[in-house]
Amino acid sequence: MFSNRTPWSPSSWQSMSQRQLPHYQDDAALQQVLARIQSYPRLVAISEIRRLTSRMARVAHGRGFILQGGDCAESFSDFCPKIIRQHYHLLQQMAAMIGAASHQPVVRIGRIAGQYAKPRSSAMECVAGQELPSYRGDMINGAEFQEQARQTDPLRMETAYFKAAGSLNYLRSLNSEANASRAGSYFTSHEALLLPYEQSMLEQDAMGNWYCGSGHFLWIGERTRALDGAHVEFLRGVCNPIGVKLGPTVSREELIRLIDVLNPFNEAGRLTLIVRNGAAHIDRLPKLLEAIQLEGREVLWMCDPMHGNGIQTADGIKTRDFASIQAELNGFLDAHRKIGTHPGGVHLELTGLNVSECLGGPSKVSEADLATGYLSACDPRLNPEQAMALTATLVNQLGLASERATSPIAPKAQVGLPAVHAQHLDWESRV
Ligand SMILES: O=C[C@H](O)[C@H](O)COP(=O)(O)O
Ligand SMILES: C=C(OP(=O)(O)O)C(=O)O
Repeated sequence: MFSNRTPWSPSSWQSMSQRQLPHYQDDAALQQVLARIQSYPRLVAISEIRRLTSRMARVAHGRGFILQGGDCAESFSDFCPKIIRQHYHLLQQMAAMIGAASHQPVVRIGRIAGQYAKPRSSAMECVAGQELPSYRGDMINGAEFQEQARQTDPLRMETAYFKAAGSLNYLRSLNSEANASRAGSYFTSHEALLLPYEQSMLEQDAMGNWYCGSGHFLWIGERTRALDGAHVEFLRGVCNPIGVKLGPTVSREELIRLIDVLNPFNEAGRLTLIVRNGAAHIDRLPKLLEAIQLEGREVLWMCDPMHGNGIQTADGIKTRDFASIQAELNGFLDAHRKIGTHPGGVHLELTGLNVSECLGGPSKVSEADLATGYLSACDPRLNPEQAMALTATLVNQLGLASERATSPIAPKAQVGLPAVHAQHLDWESRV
């Protein structure tokens, strides 16, 4: 079960095969920025990271649920109180509903305060005959389709650091306000894609263990989870709870090797497997669940029903159909029911803004609506109404809904905590 790799070091990823990492023209400028970031305070504390690991361990053992969500690509221009507050309140409402229905703790993890780097399918983007490098997230280059904006700029990493710090500060204040009525803990996460930045955020505890202080929970994407790759190498050495995205092509053998490397001591809470098969391939999940259960591996299973369900309209707009998202979530829950394993959480791209980026849902967002309410810099997000409707599906499907929690809370009425909150909070006060 144990991995027999060569010793890990903060820079050992640099000699592994590198995918999705940008090239910087001016290495001296890059090194200066990284040195400055390395000298700054870490964004999250080791004690907070450890607390999240222990909560995730409980969830892995069937006690609780993880609600992870936020933007596809967090943008520098969305760094404002209203957008952060609406994100926070949406997750709070969803968690309250799940917690009330399940009588289980719900751990909230925002895809925020660091979700600034994106893997892309293609290195170049072509618009009206002009080809430019693809947008890779605000900490790497700019979203505008202009030559200058699409150049990589290391200074963007420092901007990302400060915007993440400001977002975290505001999230902490929102959470401490909410905790006056006992909302529990809130954690942050992002894809650990831009490894030079992540390396500069490392910190050691008194026993010499390494933690990555850029966020509480970090994950490896579907495009960068190669066993011989730099991203797997980097994250295997940090003690944060980590996730790995799994698309429909992952084999049982490949997954077991990944678990060997990422969770060699078989610790609960350490590793989350985030399944993103797409509705059409979710039927492959039961075999995988069975195999990992038979092997006795301590993992937390989470469903990302977004990333395997991308489609494009005839006009080339990236979208997702709410019905496919719902179908994949249902398939995920069915698979766990069949095998007897615990469906530990959901991972969603969503926003507290009233966008129209995903099709369908209660308001039946149409292709024509995409032209008027599409703000995402990368992939389409659920709006609050769609997010709450999906939460209702989840609650009903878990078969845990109490009568008072079976219908979604209307998004407009979400400002205060719903009455159902008390049960959820009760657990948080005990941890
Ligand atoms: O969020 C996930 C990926 O970064 C995104 O789906 C990539 O999109 P692309 O296929 O348009 O590059
Ligand atoms: C890129 C992402 O997902 P995936 O790696 O599953 O495609 C993401 O969650 O932003």
